[in-house]
Amino acid sequence: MPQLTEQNLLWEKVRSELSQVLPNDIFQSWFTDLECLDVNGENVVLGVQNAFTAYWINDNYLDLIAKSFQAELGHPVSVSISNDRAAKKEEAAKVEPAPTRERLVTETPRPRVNTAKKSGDANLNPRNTFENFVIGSNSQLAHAASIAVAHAPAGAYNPLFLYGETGLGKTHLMHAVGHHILQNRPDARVVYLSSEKFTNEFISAIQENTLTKFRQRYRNVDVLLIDDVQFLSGKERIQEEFFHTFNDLFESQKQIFLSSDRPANEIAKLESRLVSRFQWGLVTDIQAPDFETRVAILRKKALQHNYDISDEVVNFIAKHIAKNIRRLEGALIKVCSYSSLTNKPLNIATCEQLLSDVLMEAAKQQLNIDTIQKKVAEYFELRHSDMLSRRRPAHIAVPRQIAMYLSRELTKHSLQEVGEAFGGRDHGTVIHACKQVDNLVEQDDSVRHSVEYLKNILSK
Ligand SMILES: Nc1ncnc2c1ncn2[C@@H]1O[C@H](COP(=O)(O)OP(=O)(O)OP(=O)(O)O)[C@@H](O)[C@H]1O
Repeated sequence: MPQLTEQNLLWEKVRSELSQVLPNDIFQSWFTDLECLDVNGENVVLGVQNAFTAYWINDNYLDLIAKSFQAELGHPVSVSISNDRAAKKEEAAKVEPAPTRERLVTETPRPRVNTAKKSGDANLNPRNTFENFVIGSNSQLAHAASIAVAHAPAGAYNPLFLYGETGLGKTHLMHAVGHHILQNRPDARVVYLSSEKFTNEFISAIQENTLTKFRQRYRNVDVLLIDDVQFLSGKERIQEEFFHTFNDLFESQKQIFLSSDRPANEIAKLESRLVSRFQWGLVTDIQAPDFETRVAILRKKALQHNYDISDEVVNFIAKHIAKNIRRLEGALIKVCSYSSLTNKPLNIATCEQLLSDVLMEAAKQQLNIDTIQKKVAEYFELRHSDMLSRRRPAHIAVPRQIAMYLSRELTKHSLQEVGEAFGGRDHGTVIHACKQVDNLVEQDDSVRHSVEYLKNILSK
């Protein structure tokens, strides 16, 4: 079919252009399995193998891909990413359901580069080494504990339990420990996997009658690195299995290193015997890096990728993306890839434009309820205390509801947390407030105007 050939040819050209502007490891991780499903006038549909890749490409590389198509076609195009085929295949095979976008977002999206490049059976990303890890005051203890474990597996802290928010380097440190041990003892059996993968493999082992093999695999290792143990929450049979794996390893003096997005005792529906075992060794956390550490991380990454980037741009990114090193790195790659594709030097205006989504997301994370209450009170000429009080006259109640509504819209706080912050109200009150404001926004121009104005100034 000539049309198909044309489409394939076009796609090959675009791919080759992308391969030249993107670092090789990024290209290999995200673009090798990407297919061009349809080019129809100004609409291009690309297909990927799973929902996560769809999400990640959508979030980081869509502009770049669209620019490449535009360069070939001579007109702008709109690119969409579909994982329908993969999802259908998965459904047909009745495996685990493909993650939805919401699940991906809440389950802390992780670029698959962490596992795409394996170092032997251990499943370690070769870039996640101690040498590539920038130590800041946020990660000093976690780093020191990891070094101790790497130097004396099962002799220093066992287990080592590292917790912290997403994208702050937990996996990086686990892999670094694995690499270090393997360097000293190449025959050591080091295994890294997420608790989700452990779960899936356990389920397959039951289905395929291969439990003995599964147990041999995980109970005969020297070092077990298990990421994201919070996903064990509520899974009783997996917890039971993991409990025995843990005991076997611990009794044979093998190193266990666990990571989680929260302390063990805050993981809901985690058996208390596991909680207590997770706390037997050393528990340490990792925090968001300060500005200087963010700058140092960006410089190091720029050097690794061979990017020529000005201090001004590094400072801009470091200033605006504070809470997640993965996003920091994603932003760096995005602006540098764009600049190399278009051959234009980077300036702040271009960065603002390229990173608008990430900046908005970062602003959301930084904004807190207290600031929203103060701004809303100021706008309606009320006192901050009116936001917390139980007084009900409309000139106070409506602004208070607007502040609750904005707290839900612009921050990631739960209904309970928002309620708490407004003088200890319950989550039902917050739901009611949000509904009221939704209705008022539709029916009352002045409320709509106020809400839009406040949203605008608070998002800046
Ligand atoms: N201190 C650091 N120095 C250099 N790179 C870092 C540092 N911390 C994190 N990174 C990089 O940031 C990215 C995200 O880190 P990592 O995957 O280890 O996060 P995580 O805490 O395991 O996140 P999640 O909870 O989502 O699993 C990786 O590319 C990692 O190499």
